[in-house]
Amino acid sequence: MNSVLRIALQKSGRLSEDSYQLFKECGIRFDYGTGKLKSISSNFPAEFLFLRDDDIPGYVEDGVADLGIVGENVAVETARQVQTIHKLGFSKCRLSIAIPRGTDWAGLSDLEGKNIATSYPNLLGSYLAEQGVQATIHEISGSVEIAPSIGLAEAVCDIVSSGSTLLSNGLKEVETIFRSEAILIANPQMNNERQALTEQLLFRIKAVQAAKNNKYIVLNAPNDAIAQIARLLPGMKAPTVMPLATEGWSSVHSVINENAFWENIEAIRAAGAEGILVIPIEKMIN
Ligand SMILES: Nc1ncnc2c1ncn2[C@@H]1O[C@H](COP(=O)(O)OP(=O)(O)OP(=O)(O)O)[C@@H](O)[C@H]1O
Ligand SMILES: O=P(O)(O)OC[C@H]1O[C@H](OP(=O)(O)OP(=O)(O)O)[C@H](O)[C@@H]1O
Ligand SMILES: [Mg+2]
Repeated sequence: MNSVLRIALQKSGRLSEDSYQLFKECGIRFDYGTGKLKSISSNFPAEFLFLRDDDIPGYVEDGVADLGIVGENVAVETARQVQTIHKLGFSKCRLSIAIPRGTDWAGLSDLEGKNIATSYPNLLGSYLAEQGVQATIHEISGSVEIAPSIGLAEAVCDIVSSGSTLLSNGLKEVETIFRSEAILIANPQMNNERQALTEQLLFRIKAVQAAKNNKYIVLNAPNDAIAQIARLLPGMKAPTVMPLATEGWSSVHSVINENAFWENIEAIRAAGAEGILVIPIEKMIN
């Protein structure tokens, strides 16, 4: 096999650090941040291209890159023929309509006949059409939140995460039109070799994600509580139960989903568990 996967990542921005970190956790090494716009991995058949995020869906559609990481918002806005193959769980944000804080808001019909500034004319246009609202969309490529204060528009439609950019520009969020996170997109016409490499990469990504969502749990319990605790901690197949040096006690080892841990911990303690340790997992393969 001598194919090399070409993977497009955002050069520098809200997706970059988490994208680089993901490949690091997948054990795929490459240099970045040196001003180079291309980098070959030293231990996986992949070449990385560092690009503006808006350009990534187009490169993936054209097959210049086989895979790319972008926000769902950009993938939908650019409407390119690419396949979403995995959600990555980072760069979570929403696309929202916001208006000056002092303005009353009775609902979307308040936007009728108004001007809305956005970098997402397609997403906003479809949303307004669905909702039956007629407004004028002004496309601008950045610093959208400034638009109302310079008289360019009465409202904006832009990315919101903490809400601090809206706050510092005197705006309030009134309607969320789209929720987004980083996704892995692929060229749908990849050859078999590249598809096989993509499968290998996905296998690693899923192992890293599963490890993040789960914890290794170790506890001590009296033997007569083991059956009940095992029901609360089924693990990947079944918990490991080992005798302690103290007569009548065992150590229980299992894997638990992070959310289930907080839901079940009181019941686990009430069943008699003591000395509970919760340990991060580095990789998890089912
Ligand atoms: N504040 C935020 N919190 C979380 N995710 C965000 C935030 N802002 C943007 N994103 C997500 O990250 C993506 C990239 O955002 P960024 O602001 O880096 O884009 P950009 O300025 O267009 O970058 P580029 O220079 O590559 O064109 C967005 O499309 C969105 O999916
Ligand atoms: O709700 P918040 O947490 O304030 O985040 C929202 C802001 O983050 C993004 O911009 P970014 O800071 O990435 O700068 P950019 O406009 O240069 O892309 C986005 O365009 C918003 O302006
Ligand atoms: Mg961009």
